[in-house]
Amino acid sequence: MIRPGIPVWPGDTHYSEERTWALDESCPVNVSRFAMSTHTGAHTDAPLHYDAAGVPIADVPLSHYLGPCQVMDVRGCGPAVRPSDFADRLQPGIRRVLFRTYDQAPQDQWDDGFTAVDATSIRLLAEAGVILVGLDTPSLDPQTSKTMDAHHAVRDAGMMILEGVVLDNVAEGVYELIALPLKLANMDAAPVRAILRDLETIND
Ligand SMILES: Nc1ccccc1C(=O)C[C@H](N)C(=O)O
Ligand SMILES: [Zn+2]
Ligand SMILES: [Zn+2]
Repeated sequence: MIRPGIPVWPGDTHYSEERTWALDESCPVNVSRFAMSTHTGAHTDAPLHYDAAGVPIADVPLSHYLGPCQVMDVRGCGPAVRPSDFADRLQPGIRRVLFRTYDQAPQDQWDDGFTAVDATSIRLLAEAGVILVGLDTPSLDPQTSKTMDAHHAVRDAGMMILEGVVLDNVAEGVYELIALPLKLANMDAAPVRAILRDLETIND
């Protein structure tokens, strides 16, 4: 949940909120404003985040964020998800993949040692036809990365990214993903409300 105290990248803007108008005898409404980093909680990076010539989030295709999605449990995989951690389980034809790396994704403190995704894994996914890759940590690349290899592999393949998606109670399997970014002009990323629907209950 996005709330004061949600962890953010070291040095980045913490979430804050403020009431602009408050309900009382003379005011019929509550209205608020908030400030936060574009990379707070569950979010998606625009190519502009890591490429000066990349498109902003308002211009990314939405089809990537909607449709069948395989959740893979790779807990215990080490510092980065490698092909050997998941390749034999990848469902043929699947176009969206989310990796679960945490028992419980930290919601109160920043974790310097979060799990990243190796660029070789991104290339394997791209070759398999995957157009969206996501995970429950703050970044595809390690916190100390200066080269952003996984991000650039994503861009080279025309894929999209989800980061900070909480998967604590999600079992492995294929679901329908719905995780659309807000259409924010000029922005390098945007929050998403990420949900996974059980395929059997999709017509409810
Ligand atoms: N918020 C930041 C502030 C400064 C530097 C990086 C970030 C990031 O979030 C980068 C991260 N690698 C990301 O994939 O979104
Ligand atoms: Zn990000
Ligand atoms: Zn990122």
